[in-house]
Amino acid sequence: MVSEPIISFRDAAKVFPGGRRRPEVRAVDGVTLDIAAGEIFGVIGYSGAGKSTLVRLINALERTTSGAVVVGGTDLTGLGEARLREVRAGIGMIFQQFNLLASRTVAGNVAYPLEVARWPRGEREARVRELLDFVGIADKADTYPAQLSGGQKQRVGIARALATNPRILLADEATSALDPETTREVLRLLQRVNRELGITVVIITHEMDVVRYCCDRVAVMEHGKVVETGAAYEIFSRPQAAVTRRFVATSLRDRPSDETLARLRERHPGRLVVVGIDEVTGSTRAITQVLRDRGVEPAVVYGGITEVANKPYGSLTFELAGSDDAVAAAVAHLRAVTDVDDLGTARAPRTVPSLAAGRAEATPGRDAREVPGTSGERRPGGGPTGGPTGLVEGND
Ligand SMILES: Nc1ncnc2c1ncn2[C@@H]1O[C@H](COP(=O)(O)OP(=O)(O)OP(=O)(O)O)[C@@H](O)[C@H]1O
Repeated sequence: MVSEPIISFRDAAKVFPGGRRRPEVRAVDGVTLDIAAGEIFGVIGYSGAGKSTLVRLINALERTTSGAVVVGGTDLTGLGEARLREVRAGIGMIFQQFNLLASRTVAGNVAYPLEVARWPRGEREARVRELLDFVGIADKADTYPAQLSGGQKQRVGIARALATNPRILLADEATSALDPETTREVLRLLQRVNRELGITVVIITHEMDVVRYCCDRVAVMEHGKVVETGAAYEIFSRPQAAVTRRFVATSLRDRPSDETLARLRERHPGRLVVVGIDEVTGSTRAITQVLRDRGVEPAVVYGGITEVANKPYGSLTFELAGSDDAVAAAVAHLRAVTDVDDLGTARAPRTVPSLAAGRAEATPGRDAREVPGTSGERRPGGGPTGGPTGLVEGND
């Protein structure tokens, strides 16, 4: 942890009581977690995992049924409304559906929390101008929300959430209603909020791309529990829980799905191996050199390398040509430096049970490329190209 936690969950639980027809729900179930001041922290999980409830415990929109939540050194347990209002004043929130006031202009929406906090008119107007400038929609001050795009609406939401200078910004699925390009713009803005204003940002999402793009650390939730926590890069490169593996697979799409593998085997009946690429293994050049030095000729047939937390990460599927002994020796050598999954050949396929959960969810997408052609064929300029960050490297 780089700095003091600004938010601490200590065995925190939130149980919604059952009724005559419905069972009780343990929406948050014994969560212990620290969020450091100044970080962008992601909370990821499938629908119903308890993410929203967890985050609503931070600004006491929900109260714990047991355990504690401590925000900025203040234990929220048993705090009265007046003190809670003070804590809430230091926390801004943005939402998937933006929650703007339709009857107010953009400037009016941003001014609203300042009116509630009784800022004098002059200061209010100056603050609204400053905020609209910061989020890049100063020219829309007199426009009504209905005339704005989704991305612009979320910018207004962010400006409004920042109005009273909070130390924490909670973003509840803030980009889920936006297209990928607009999502990136909004995430870039949240990064500026974090870096330029020093605000701790907590992002709830069900999209691993959001974590990949901008979170420093992440907690993975399932059935009300945090099943895994770590730096974004660690979570991607060494996912432990099955649910985390599924999320990683859907984001990177670098490994062939079962269907893709079946097609690959038709075109590439030889030995297929999936080789992990990360900061340690470095470049594909080093990997291909290891193989060639042992008399094995590799051809990239599938894969993708992208950036996670500004570091290279992904995998490449190679078809290896060479004698059985040479291939076995080369694969053993690679295994010493990176993850290698040996998929066998078309005639003698092997399954990799430890990765089945991840692969089952993986679908070919923009991060992965099937490389056309037969074994040994190369694309002009090297291996597969593209990937969202353009980081895919040549294989020679
Ligand atoms: N006020 C409530 N009363 C009863 N049950 C609730 C209440 N709020 C949430 N729940 C239940 O708690 C569980 C967790 O819900 P929560 O909204 O926190 O999950 P989530 O991970 O944010 O999912 P989503 O992304 O779908 O909102 C769900 O089973 C939900 O039905």
